[in-house]
Amino acid sequence: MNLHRKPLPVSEAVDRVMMDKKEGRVETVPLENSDRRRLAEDMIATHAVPPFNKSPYDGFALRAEDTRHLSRENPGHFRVTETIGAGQLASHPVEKGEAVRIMTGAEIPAGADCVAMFEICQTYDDQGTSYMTLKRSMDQDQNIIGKGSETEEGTVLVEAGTRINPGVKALLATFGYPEVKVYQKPKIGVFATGTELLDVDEPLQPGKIRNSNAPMILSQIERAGAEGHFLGKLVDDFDACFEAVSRSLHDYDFLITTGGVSVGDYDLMPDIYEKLGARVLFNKVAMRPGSVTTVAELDGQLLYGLSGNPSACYVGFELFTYPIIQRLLGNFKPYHTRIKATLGEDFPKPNPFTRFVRGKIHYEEGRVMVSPAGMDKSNVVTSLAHTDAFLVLPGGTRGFEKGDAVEAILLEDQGGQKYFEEG
Ligand SMILES: Nc1nc2c(c(=O)[nH]1)N[C@H]1C(S)=C(S)[C@@H](COP(=O)(O)OP(=O)(O)OC[C@H]3O[C@@H](n4cnc5c(N)ncnc54)[C@H](O)[C@@H]3O)O[C@H]1N2
Ligand code: MOO
Ligand SMILES: [Mg+2]
Repeated sequence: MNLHRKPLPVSEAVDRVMMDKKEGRVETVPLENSDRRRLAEDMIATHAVPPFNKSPYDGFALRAEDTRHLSRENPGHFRVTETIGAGQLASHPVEKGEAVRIMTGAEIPAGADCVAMFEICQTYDDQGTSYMTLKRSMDQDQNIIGKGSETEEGTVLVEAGTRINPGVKALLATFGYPEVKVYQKPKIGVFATGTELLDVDEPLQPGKIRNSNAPMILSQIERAGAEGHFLGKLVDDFDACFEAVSRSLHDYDFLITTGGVSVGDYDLMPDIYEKLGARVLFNKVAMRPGSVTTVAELDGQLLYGLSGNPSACYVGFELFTYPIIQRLLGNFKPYHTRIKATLGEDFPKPNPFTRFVRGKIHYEEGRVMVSPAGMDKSNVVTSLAHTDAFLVLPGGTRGFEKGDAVEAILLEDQGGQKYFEEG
């Protein structure tokens, strides 16, 4: 067992993971199942919007020319030739002295070049013919939504890599995409190692704890937009762990194990990487928690050895697994958004290494505040339930006070950023 590991700066460890050259795969999914997926191609307007000149109001379509000089004292009388609702077309062009009763969304009839709202018109019948009276002049194009006034055919509206949200879905429907090309969700296998682990539905037993890391990681995978597969718990037995890991390795884009990466007698992952012939990218990172996070590579496959300690495991995933998932999803901003925030509580502990305190964002008089989400220990699970950010405290600092300017990494923000430390 090598007890002397060289800690790598966090950003360097992130870079090593992101050297992985795997490309995202593309698949076609029905529009209705496309929420939160990422577009694999730019979305281009397949036609102008609106595709025809249309009325924004319920009213009368007529010729502006016929309304010139109209006033309260000099009203104009127009023969109403027909009525058209949205989806209906006028049967003939509007001629001099005529008006078409038109509803919101209907195509402007040929000949007409303005719409007068019902509210400014009076109507009457005379010998079986309908008329409309108008007491003011109208401008050409007044109350007409012009063809292509929103967007022209061929415009790139949403770039590949964008996450599909309700608005993107509206566009896909507008432009006639019953199916959409999206990036496939990376498939990630998850093992939980540790003889002490019980299943969620088992009663507690002396010396044992329930496996909380696997459900947590699967949920982190889901939140990141990928597909997690729980491959089971493994007792701390070298042959069993080696066999399970080597068997599953090639069925997934990445394999995550939790536990067994430190220097204990039953921390088997380092020896498993060695026997597999995997290249260890790093096995110690200058950070807290998650310093023991290990990533190895075998035949172009990344093996994540996340810590067994729940908080360390959580942090290791968000720093090193999340961005590579985003890359495979075509997200051109693969890193979590990092912002400047105000510390909401004193944090007196010194920070020999960069500390990623599990934090919670709130807003106070327009300021973004971040406070620790609970106990700040690697082995703690309870604070994770309140975590939506990491408070980043640089290595070599000490004694942060309420009100200090700090950085926060947002875990639930969809914006993202291109570079790890941009912010
Ligand atoms: N002599 C040293 N001891 C330790 C060091 C060190 O540098 N020298 N590093 C410490 C740090 S830092 C961490 S973090 C932990 C990492 O431990 P491992 O990744 O090897 O994980 P385990 O030993 O398997 O378990 C640690 C802890 O986590 C619990 N655990 C494990 N799996 C789960 C799970 N699926 N769900 C919930 N909890 C889990 C386990 O029971 C242990 O309590 O090592 C320190 N030691
Ligand atoms: O890897 Mo440990 O999480 O620094 O506590
Ligand atoms: Mg251990």
